[in-house]
Amino acid sequence: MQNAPESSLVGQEYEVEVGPVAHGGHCIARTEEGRVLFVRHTLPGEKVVARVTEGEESSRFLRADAVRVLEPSKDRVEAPCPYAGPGKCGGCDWQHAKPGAQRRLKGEVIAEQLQRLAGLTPEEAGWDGTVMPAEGDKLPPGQVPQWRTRVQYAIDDAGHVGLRRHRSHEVEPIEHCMIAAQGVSELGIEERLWEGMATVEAIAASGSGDRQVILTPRPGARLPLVELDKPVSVLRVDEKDGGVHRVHGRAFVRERADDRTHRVGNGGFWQVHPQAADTLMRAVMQGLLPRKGDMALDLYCGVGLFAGALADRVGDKGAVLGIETSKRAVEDARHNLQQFDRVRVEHGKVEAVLPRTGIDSVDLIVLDPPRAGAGKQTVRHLAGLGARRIAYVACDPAALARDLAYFAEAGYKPRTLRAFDLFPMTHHVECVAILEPVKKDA
Ligand SMILES: C[S@@+](CC[C@H](N)C(=O)[O-])C[C@H]1O[C@@H](n2cnc3c(N)ncnc32)[C@H](O)[C@@H]1O
Repeated sequence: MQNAPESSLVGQEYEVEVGPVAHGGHCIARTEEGRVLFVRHTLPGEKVVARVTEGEESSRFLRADAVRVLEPSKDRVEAPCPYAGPGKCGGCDWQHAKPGAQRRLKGEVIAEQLQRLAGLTPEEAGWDGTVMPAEGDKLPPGQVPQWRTRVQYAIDDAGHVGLRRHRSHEVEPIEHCMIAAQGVSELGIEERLWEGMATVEAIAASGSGDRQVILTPRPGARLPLVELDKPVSVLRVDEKDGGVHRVHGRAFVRERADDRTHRVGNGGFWQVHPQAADTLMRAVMQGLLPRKGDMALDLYCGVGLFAGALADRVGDKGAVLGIETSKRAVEDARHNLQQFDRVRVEHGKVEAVLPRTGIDSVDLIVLDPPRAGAGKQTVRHLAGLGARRIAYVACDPAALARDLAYFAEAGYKPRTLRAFDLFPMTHHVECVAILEPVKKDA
């Protein structure tokens, strides 16, 4: 534990009335003196005792955990997971909220970000204000969706499996992660000791039986013999350069989506919820309505999920260009889409590669950037290509709202926006915005 500065307020308790939800899995409250608290483990409208976890006298705001609930919200339930709560696992933010309330909270965050950063009401964004659960996730009370097909376990000094505490490198030892997919749980990783390892990541591919374990050893540690309850391939992350190396079995897993098999190598990006890839692919295609002969871009294309769906729809006379910065993902995308002559996948950053292609006009664009979003320069470039429609897939509503404001400056507005709860129990939420050019006479 670090020595707290003298002015630290860590440990200080305040009795507060809890205000609205804020982006990041907490709610806003004010102390009697007007200090702003970001409080976790609470819900809007509750009265709680909040104990400060971060911040000092001069801080603009303090972070805190609700350690006693004096007046509970009607949306509150007992957290089904024993490792959820103040000071424990940092993975799930909303275990203590009913599933419907979790989605409402996420909707309130999206609405707030749209208003604050893009100046858009839900109506102006073409959004009905709902956050849809993924297929199969509406379960009887008390049951928790087992959706995490990829879990990175943190390993403590003694080799016990755990998960990281909130905003900390400390490990909360666990016996079982409730939201892990069955394919992950049945590997038996949680029942073993992993001495010398820093992390053990488990992947249970959707639609194939492929299972993979990615080990990150601590400096100087030897790799253990991986004997699990099901066959797995094993990769290792190099402690020095972060490179991923094959130890045993295939270097990739096969994920099914859009009636296609996608090879995903070296633990590269693939949506974690088993329904996510298909849900997003459908939302994007329903929004873009590709036509035969269209020229389309799939930016930040990963292993080619949207490029494949577009290639099917634009037909022989159309063309699709994917751009992706991970070398391995580019190799996988080229492999996954090899049957389509009309698809090209370029390696590099969108902001560097796209201007170099010389493309000055396209019909459709999909962009699915990482959490940071696309940014002003890329948005401006995209708006200059004159696309009929643009699909923006976003895992961070703040980055999305900021980029929607840039799109508005550049002449594009949202036609529809849909939100999906592809990360139940956590504060994360996925959005798909479909944009079109603002009509000149509007
Ligand atoms: C959210 S993932 C989307 C992947 C893919 N669309 C899918 O659904 O599987 C974002 C992808 O963007 C890639 N990436 C990150 N920054 C990039 C950049 N500046 N240019 C191109 N690709 C980037 C990452 O490697 C990752 O594959």
